[in-house]
Amino acid sequence: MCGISCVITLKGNAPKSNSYGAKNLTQAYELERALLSEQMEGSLEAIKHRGPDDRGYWFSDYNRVALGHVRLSILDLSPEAQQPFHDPEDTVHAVVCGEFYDWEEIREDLIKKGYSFRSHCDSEILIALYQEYGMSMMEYLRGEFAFVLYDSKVETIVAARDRYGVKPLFYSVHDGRLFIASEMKAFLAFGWQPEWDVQSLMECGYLTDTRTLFQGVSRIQAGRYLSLQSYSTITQTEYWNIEYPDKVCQSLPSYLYEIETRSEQEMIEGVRERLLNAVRVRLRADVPVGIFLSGGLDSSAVAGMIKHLMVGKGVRLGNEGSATANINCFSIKFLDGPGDEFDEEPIAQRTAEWLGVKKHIVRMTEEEFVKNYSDAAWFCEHPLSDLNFIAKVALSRITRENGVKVILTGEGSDEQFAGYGQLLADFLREPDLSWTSRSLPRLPNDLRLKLLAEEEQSKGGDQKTIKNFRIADPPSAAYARKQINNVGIISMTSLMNAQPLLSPWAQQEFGTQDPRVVGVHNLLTGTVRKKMQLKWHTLHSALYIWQKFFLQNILLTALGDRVEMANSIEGRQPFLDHNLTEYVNGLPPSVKLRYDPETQSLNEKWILKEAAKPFITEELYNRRKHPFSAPVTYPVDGPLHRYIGSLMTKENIEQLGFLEWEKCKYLVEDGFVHKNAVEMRKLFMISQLVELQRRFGVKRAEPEYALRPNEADIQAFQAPLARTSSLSRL
Ligand SMILES: Nc1ncnc2c1ncn2[C@@H]1O[C@H](COP(=O)(O)OP(=O)(O)OP(=O)(O)O)[C@@H](O)[C@H]1O
Ligand SMILES: NC(=O)CC[C@H](N)C(=O)O
Repeated sequence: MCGISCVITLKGNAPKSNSYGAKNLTQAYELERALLSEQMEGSLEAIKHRGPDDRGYWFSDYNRVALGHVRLSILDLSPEAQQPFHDPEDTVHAVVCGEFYDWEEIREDLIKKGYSFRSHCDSEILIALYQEYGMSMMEYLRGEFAFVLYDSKVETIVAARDRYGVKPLFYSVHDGRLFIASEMKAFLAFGWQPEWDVQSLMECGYLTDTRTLFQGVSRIQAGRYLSLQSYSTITQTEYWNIEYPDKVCQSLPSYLYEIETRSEQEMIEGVRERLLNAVRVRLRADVPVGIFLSGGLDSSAVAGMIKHLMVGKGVRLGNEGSATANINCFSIKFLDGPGDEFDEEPIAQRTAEWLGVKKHIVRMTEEEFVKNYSDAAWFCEHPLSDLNFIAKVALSRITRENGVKVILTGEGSDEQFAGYGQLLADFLREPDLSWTSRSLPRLPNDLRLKLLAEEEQSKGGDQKTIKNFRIADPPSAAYARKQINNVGIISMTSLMNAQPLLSPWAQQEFGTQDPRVVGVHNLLTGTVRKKMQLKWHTLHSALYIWQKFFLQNILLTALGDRVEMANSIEGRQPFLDHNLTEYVNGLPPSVKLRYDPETQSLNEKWILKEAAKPFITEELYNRRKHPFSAPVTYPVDGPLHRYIGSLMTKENIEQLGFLEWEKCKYLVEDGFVHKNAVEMRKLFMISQLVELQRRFGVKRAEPEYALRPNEADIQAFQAPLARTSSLSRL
């Protein structure tokens, strides 16, 4: 994908005739332009990994708006497709990151309506679409994208992200200017000084709402666009959201609700057809396309479908000349870890052999983790309690080394089809009353309640793998749980909880909020909470939260865009195609988690397994999901122990400003020597914060009260005030 960096001078901040040491206003604008060019170059340089093929920027008259772009050329590699794009009258300008599918049909349609195009790049359709449909153009956009568009006639900036938030977009107001960019590091060249947002860190705001790790920097949320009107008013508008059908209440007369009438077979075919289409449109590129292949169902289904489309339907894969060309798959192999439970590579190998595709492996030794550790933190811009994201940085590197520029992944499937173990309890909380088909075995109510009780009791696993990671809710979470009809996801925010390690002042200022309560409050609007309480089945409510929280802010960032783009690889996610997801959202919960009367258990992602059956091995059809996780514990005196130990020093911890060294100093021993997985996860997080501090030059966090003026300053300040007020009394 590409990279975007834009700056808009807000109303009231235009240069004066003596700004920048100028003699007059004309010179002030000239000097400002020279400075802005230099800053823009620096900013684009910071995100050049997102677009190493081309670079361009455009400034409006009086430097009011600056749009910058680095390009990873995917469709139409000619200079004609260089960005920013402009309309023929030079009034609308845009920079785009990502892919718009169906672009050829849209382009044809727009040509018939009188628009012309200079390139054969999908991004170019944006301006014409905007001119034709205004903001309802969002309806026409299908794919993974982010863009900034400027309409000078109506003095409006629009900055939008795709429906699921695959492509990032951050913004910040600083010194009278609005910055918008694909990654926060792009702001540094404009003079932004990062400061920790400790509140956001402690409340996990950087994972649940619009906040980031840094004060004053926000994210545009998935399915929304930011507008800046008349260079002064910023608003965010939702253009799309996830919806689920009404769970039906059988106590109502049937004319008051809709009962599911489709057969299972119809639904299976419905999923298959839409997934095949979502994969097919994602194979179109003028560069080589490959797959990130794991040992799981999702990427294997994508790989199998690609093979089917190429061999069976003659569809071309990227710029491959023939439909029989090699399919390149890339897989991670974990080595030096405590065992096979994390390594899916042997299964991926069997899938690759079955499909007859070419497989490349990155071997994740401890040395490989250390080699990529600092860069991974820098690219991701937030810490993670698992090292799986570092493996993905290494994976994208070997992908690039093998000449592949675009990869398809299986990300987003678990959040549509119910792939996580934690979702079993949420499915069992309510009966699924939407279904009357005789072919579907209904889960008897007493068995449902028994299974639910068992699931609830299994809380508090060993926290070694994410698979088993569950935490009993403290009483403060009850309030949050009540508002979301008791679904369980918010406990996951505790994974990042570092409150017990705060220094006393930070504990006082930031250590009081329960991230679960804040998360529910900030993540979900009142309308959505009402739907969770009254309309949606509990499985669907949980899936909504997984998508808005875990998928958007962890999986698609630290395990998606950021780690792919670290090595200039474009990731495409067929499971996040809204034509598919809207269909899947409308299916009954019982076909996602299917009850098997023989084993008296639930089979996750059942409908997907059935839809993908012709394209996957029997092994995968019968396999339970294993979340993608790197080993958590590592040997004493090994490369990771030494490296993380070197980051976890008193000096580094104190430089962060908000953590207490005395509370942190045992973590290395607890994690590496005593193999405590919970402490190890904290260690990963904190050592990454240390890396971020260093690479971003983040200011040390200081207590609020230390910033207040001392007594002498206050008296000096009050003296003239006292005189004025006594005068005014006369
Ligand atoms: N070990 C791996 N090697 C290469 N890519 C991987 C690996 N693990 C995960 N991925 C990529 O990340 C995506 C998301 O991982 P995830 O575990 O959710 O899906 P999956 O492994 O394909 O299927 P399942 O959810 O059934 O395990 C995968 O579809 C794949 O594209
Ligand atoms: N890398 C991208 O974001 C690609 C943008 C656009 N689709 C192009 O091919 O240029």
